This record gives sequence, structure tokens and C-alpha cells, in this order.
Amino acid sequence: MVSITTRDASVDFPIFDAKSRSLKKTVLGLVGGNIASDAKVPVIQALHDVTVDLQHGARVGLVGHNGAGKSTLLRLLAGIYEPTRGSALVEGKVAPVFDLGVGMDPEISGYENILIRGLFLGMTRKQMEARVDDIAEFTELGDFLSMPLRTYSTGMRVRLALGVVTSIDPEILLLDEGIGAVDAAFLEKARGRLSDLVERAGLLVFASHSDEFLRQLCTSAIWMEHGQIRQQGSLKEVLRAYKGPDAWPDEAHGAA
Ligand SMILES: Nc1ncnc2c1ncn2[C@@H]1O[C@H](COP(=O)(O)OP(=O)(O)OP(=O)(O)O)[C@@H](O)[C@H]1O
Repeated sequence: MVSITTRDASVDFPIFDAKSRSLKKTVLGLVGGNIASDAKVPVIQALHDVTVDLQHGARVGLVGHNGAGKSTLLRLLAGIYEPTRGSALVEGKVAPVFDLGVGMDPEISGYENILIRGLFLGMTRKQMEARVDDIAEFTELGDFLSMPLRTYSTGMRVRLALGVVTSIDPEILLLDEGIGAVDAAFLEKARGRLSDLVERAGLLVFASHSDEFLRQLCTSAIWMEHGQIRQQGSLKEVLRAYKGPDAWPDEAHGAA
């Protein structure tokens, strides 16, 4: 069974080349993590005492202002960052989808990139070979799939990446927003595939600024503020607290 548990997990980033004197005072802006000054080197406390307990079936949205710690938390859950203090235990195979372009090679063809990216996300070669026709059809890239990736436009790359990402079978799916660079019609087409992907995933954590996407994919939420958890609960409850009651009018989506 997949699960994610963190106990008072903190992640600090020491900034060795900070020159500004103002950084040496404790600064607490509206956005961003906390900057502590007691040490010789300024330290950004990107995450501070974060405790989460996520079990199989959880569909969690991460909300919060710019710099609140959403991406850092996702990277901690992916095992990319170790907690500076506290602990993080992840049971299950993680598919991190933070940047759609990561793992793509400009010199090889679209077809080859489909395979490589799939392997990177934990699929086997056999599984990817069985899915490649479906992915190709979804992307509508036609003969371009035989051309090197460097000949693609940004939108074409995103189509390819979305095709691959939505074809995998993840145990733990960690999604960072940034799936915006395609035209609206294509995104609409990708929505169904994204929902199916999330259905297949054992556990989803999705950082997003889009209420619409969050409502489509998540049932619960965590609100991050200055590197700490401000509130956890149902998506409705948390969105209302974070954005105000209008974020989720009673009549719009029924009871949470
Ligand atoms: N590699 C890093 N080195 C130093 N500081 C970092 C690093 N990554 C993040 N931070 C800092 O940690 C804090 C949290 O950043 P994070 O990217 O997790 O925020 P976020 O909630 O994902 O923001 P956004 O919505 O803007 O993507 C910020 O103050 C940021 O400046």
C-alpha cells in the first residue's frame, strides 16, 4: 500500500552568496519562505515543521502564495530533497511530473523521446511500446514524431510530454503546475486523460494555482504559508479559507 508520512520535516536552503545587508535581518515578506539571520550564512526556511499523513487514495491539492513552499514540499516527497530536520517516509514508486520538458532529448525523435520519458517515469520498455500508438494519436503530431525534438515548437513539445505523462501508471503521482503552454482546445482534450491518469494513481499530490484544475483532480487540500502548513482538510474547506467563501459557492458543487 502506498503512503507518505512526514514528521516535523524542515528544509533549509543556506544562501552562501547573499550580499545584501537587508538579508541579514529577519525578513518576512508577503510571499516566500522565512529568511533567518541568526546563522552566519542567511538561510531560507523553505519548509518548517511539516507533518502530513497521506494514504492510498488521497487526492491532495497544494495551495498557497508564490514561494509558500509547495514545490519544495513536492520535491521532499519525491526524495529529491532530504529533510534538514524531521523525517519523511515515502512508500511506493514516485512519478514526479514537475517540468514537462525534463528528460527530453532534443537530438532524438519524438518517438524515441516517448520511450525515454516513459522509462524515466518508471514504466518498462514493453509497456511504453504497447502505448506508443495511442500517445502518437493523442499528440496529433503525425510525421513530426519521426523528426528530432529540436524541430518542435514549445507547444508541440508540451503535447508530446503530456501524451507520455498521461499514459503512465503511477503509484504516487506528484504534479507541479505548468501544464499551461498548450492551446485551450488541446488542454481540453488533455483534461479527460489527466482525470483518468489521476484515477489510476494510488496517491496524488498536485500543486496548483487553478481552482478549476484542483476541483477536477483533488478531494482534499493543504494550504501552505511561509513554509508551514496553515490548514489541511477537504478541498472545499481549504479553498474557502484560503480564497474566501466565494471560491466555492454552496450551490455550485453541492456538499464537500
Ligand atoms: N533551491 C533553492 N535555493 C534557495 N531557496 C529556495 C530554493 N528553492 C526554493 N527556495 C525558497 O523556498 C521558498 C519556497 O519556494 P517554493 O518554490 O517551494 O514555493 P512555491 O509555493 O512552489 O511557489 P510558487 O507558487 O511561486 O511556485 C521560497 O522562499 C524560495 O525562495
